[in-house]
Amino acid sequence: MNFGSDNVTGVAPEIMAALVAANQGAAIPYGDDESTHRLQEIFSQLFETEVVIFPVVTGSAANSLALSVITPSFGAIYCHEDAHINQDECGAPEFYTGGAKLVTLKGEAGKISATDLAQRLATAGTGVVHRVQPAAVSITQATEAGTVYSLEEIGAITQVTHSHNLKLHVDGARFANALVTLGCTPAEATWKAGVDVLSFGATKNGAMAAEAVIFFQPELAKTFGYRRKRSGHLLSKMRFLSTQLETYIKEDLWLKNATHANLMANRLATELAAIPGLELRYPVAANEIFIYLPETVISELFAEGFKFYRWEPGGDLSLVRLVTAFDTEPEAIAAFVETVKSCLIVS
Ligand SMILES: Cc1ncc(COP(=O)(O)O)c(C=O)c1O
Ligand SMILES: C[C@@H](O)[C@H](N)C(=O)O
Repeated sequence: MNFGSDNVTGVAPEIMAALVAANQGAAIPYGDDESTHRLQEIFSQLFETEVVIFPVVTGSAANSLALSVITPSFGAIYCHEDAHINQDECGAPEFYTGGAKLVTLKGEAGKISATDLAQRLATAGTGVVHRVQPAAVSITQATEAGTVYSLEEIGAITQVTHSHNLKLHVDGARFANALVTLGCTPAEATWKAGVDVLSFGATKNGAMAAEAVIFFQPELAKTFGYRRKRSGHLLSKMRFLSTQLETYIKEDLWLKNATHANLMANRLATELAAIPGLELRYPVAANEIFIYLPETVISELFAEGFKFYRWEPGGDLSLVRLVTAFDTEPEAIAAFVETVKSCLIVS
């Protein structure tokens, strides 16, 4: 069983079936197909406001292109030091903004705080020609630590962001997992909390390769079509992207998938944390677990065929990341826990 990432999964059968069904006959290319046109209405209804949605193929593209709309080349983007846009996108945000600077903040459990953001902005050098100019804030929901911002935390961050005339971007590669945990509506988790633009993830939660940028203020979206085209993310056969997103939302498939992934993570974390000597690094709020495991246990798990990442290699203990997904089976959770227990009893 592969707990390395939710990127390792196949495609949800409902989405694969929809792709086969969409593969009939011709369709107008470059987003003028019927499925892509339906997305605007579907997602405006889902978010209870008029949104402008642009399908793209990867989360990195969604993030860096969204940031390019809200950040000038001389701008500063404030984010957590462990943010995916800072650690794992190979400079794409800096590239697509034309050179903007990521200004990182520390924060417990993968989250930045409104207080720290306000303090950093107070000395940011707004109007000083020698300094990059504050332009955007980016948070990840659910975070790279597997935690989730509460609505109050988001509201506090947006209050600071907007009081400084900045825009707030949310990296929602795992937005569905966070939404299930929050138990609120998509509107409450985004624009009603002050979010300006959302990278809406679907790939990790059942899509083949489908993400989207969602603007909650249509005027912000004016240049995005050109930016998307020149980045190579305007698919000629866009119907095969839009069909995935349509199906992902249809009959709450996205929430069912995320609910299962989160349930499996919670079960795995609870059972591992109950084993004497094992300790979680962060509270598990979505579908990612960060836990310290003895090297002897890690070796045995690898030998038994389990796959996952060492997140911070240590001495006798290493921090590992375990990620569950829509297709994680309870039997795999049980087998992982039994292997850990049997190894610890022996050693
Ligand atoms: C938090 C987060 N944001 C963005 C991405 C980027 O997605 P992609 O790999 O599709 O570029 C990932 C990838 O797993 C991620 O974990
Ligand atoms: C790059 C890697 O971290 C990926 N974003 C994941 O979560 O699996």
